Amino acid sequence: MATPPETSDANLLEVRGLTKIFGTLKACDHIDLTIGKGEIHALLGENGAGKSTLVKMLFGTLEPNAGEILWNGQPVRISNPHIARKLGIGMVFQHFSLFDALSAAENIALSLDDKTPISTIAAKAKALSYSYGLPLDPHSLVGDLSVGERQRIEIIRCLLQAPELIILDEPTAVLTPQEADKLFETLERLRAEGKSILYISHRLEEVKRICDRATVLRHGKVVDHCDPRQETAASLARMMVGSEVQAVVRPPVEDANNQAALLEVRKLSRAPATPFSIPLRDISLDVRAGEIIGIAGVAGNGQGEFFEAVSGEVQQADAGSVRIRGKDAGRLSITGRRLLGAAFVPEERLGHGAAPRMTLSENMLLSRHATDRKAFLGVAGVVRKHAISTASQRVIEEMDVRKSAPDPEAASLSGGNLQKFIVGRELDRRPAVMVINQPTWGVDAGAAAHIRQALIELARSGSAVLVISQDLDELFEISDAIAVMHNGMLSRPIPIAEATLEKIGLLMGGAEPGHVEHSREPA
Ligand SMILES: Nc1ncnc2c1ncn2[C@@H]1O[C@H](COP(=O)(O)OP(=O)(O)OP(=O)(O)O)[C@@H](O)[C@H]1O
Repeated sequence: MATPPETSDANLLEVRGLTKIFGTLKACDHIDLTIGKGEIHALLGENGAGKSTLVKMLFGTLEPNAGEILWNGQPVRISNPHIARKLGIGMVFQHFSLFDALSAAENIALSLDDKTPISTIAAKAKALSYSYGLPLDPHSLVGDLSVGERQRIEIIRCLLQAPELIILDEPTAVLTPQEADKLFETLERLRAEGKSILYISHRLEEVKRICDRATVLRHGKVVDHCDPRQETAASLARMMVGSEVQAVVRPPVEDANNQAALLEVRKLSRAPATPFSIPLRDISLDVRAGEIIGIAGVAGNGQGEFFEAVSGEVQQADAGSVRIRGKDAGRLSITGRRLLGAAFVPEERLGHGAAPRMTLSENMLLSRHATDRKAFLGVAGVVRKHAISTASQRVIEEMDVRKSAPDPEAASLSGGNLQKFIVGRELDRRPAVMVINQPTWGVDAGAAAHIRQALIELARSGSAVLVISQDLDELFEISDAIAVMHNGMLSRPIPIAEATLEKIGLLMGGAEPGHVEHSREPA
């Protein structure tokens, strides 16, 4: 049953009737919310429920259409992030705003308002990062860091400004279990220091673990409040989605040993492109028709480099190091590999997965113009708008993408909805080979189940599916075998019936692959 929000002097922040309208869509519809001092408050809701819109209004990057915000009991107008920071509100965004070509310290310096020398900022950032258990080398170049490490910079940047309220949007989506544990320790320490935290997450177990209260949004409205510790992950999911979330079903692979390997990786090695990147060391792997192979690993062990090499973002000298449907593909570009029947979904959805300022239809054309040339381009290359918008609409319906206009810009979609669109756009081609990095990053429980089920169905219809994920629960749920990447090496895949968390954990920690029995040889 819903507990009404409390109003007391202990409230740091109080929000009354906050409303934000985009076109005809009420993204936030008369939201009431209170956050106490020293409280970790969860903001829950399915993709597109209005969570990011609400916190953007609290951080001054969006102006509300109606409603008021009280800070320490006083009405305030937060018209830009500078004012938010001065009040004591810090934010760690879901999409990072870091410059690749600059160091961690230089990125931090850019957001600070004073003229502190960079060496002082670097020293402060380093000291703070170690004291909060989130070690960071301030001189490392952002472009060379894993997503998890980049997030650490965002968190340290926020903490350096000594905020009273810290807003975290999906902070653990890209972290390993160990990194997430570290973050939880940091948050608990901040709470003990009397700081307040507004915590957005789709991972309900962690919400139960660290949050004191939760407010649940659906279609822009507050639909429930609860103490997450008194709930189960299933009951929280039900509050968010409004119905039961379907369990994922993984039927057995038929005649597994006689299926053709549609994706073959042969002795793939790659020198590190920069002093910070991970070399790939003699990786061999087969993914057969009908199956899903999962790749587990602690972030930054070469998964990104492996994805680049397999997808053609980076080409190899040895054409036979990557073979797609029996054809040498190592020297082909992404488009060349797509034309062989492969599809690739990268980890970073804005920029890599989709062009932010283009509409969904334009993004559809951009990524599929070569593979769907006949359907999308008429004679003399004239764009067939109707065919493209039909395909785009099909994906939107199939993946239940929620949006505020018929064909909006990619950047206007909520994070999870954009992920649903990108995955759906590739699934819609029915590719023979699908390689996907972090398939459900930022996606709500219901949509994650939908994506996982769709990947299983794609595999069982005869495709080879390779999933790189930091979510071990996800890998155990969908994979037929799991291989582990450590320090640029890939273990042999362990069939799921023999895989245990302990075995996978040992390999993730660097145990000799030979010590794990029953693993599968490439053909
Ligand atoms: N700048 C914008 N222009 C138009 N529509 C927008 C804009 N920003 C958000 N929206 C729409 O507002 C709705 C709420 O989006 P919001 O990002 O707040 O959702 P969310 O709950 O944070 O979702 P997620 O869990 O996927 O991050 C969505 O339908 C989204 O498409």
